[in-house]
Amino acid sequence: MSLLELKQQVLEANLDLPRHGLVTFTWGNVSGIDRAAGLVVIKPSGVEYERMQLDDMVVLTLAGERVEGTLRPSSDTPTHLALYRHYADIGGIVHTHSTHATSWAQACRAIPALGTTHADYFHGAIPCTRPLTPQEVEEAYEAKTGSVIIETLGEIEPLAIPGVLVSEHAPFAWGKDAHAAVHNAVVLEEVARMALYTLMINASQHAIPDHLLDKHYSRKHGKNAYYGQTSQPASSTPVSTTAARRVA
Ligand SMILES: O=C(CO)[C@@H](O)[C@H](O)COP(=O)(O)O
Repeated sequence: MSLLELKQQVLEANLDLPRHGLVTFTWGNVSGIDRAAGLVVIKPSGVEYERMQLDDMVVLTLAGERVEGTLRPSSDTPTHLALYRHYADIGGIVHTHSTHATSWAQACRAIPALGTTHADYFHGAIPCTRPLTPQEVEEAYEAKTGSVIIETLGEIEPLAIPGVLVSEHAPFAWGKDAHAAVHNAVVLEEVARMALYTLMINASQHAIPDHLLDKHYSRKHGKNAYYGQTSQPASSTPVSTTAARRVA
């Protein structure tokens, strides 16, 4: 993909945020990365989506040096860069303040896998980070937000749990590219809403058993994933729940 194509993809992904009802005003941002070129494209800070143009996209190195663009990059850029530097499989990142996922983040509660909708995309609970210390907030809030996400996820396969709740703040989601990251952000908000309603109906509802979690996750993401395939897979290889469970 050329840099121009990446800028177009990131612009479109940012414009999808209001289309999917994930943002109020400018409360969100999407970035993408060209790993071969070592370049990250991210939306400009504080620009209304309806005014956003291709030339507004800001191009940076993984170290955060500006390569292209005159506007200030998103205020959450250091968080995006920290995740790209640590996880080689992440190709796109989304941050929003979508209502239900943000409510779980403000309550500092992980979202349990209460059903198969969740299991189709997240191979376990969606974790919530610990609160940042006053010193972390003071010194380098956005960069430390990246560090605490990495601390929470550890060395799991990040695309197996493509999202996290930053406590006292809001969600981040990611994927193999910017569009996949937006898709996962939409699902994160949807399962956050479903989980809230589920626990309002039955406060003692528990997470689904591992065999159901593995079955549903593997149908979409296992070695022989079924969805979108032209022929019946020979067999679906269950994906171990061990790593995914560790972040709960
Ligand atoms: O988390 C926040 C503010 O708390 C940010 O997500 C802003 O709401 C969006 O900032 P920009 O990307 O426009 O700088």
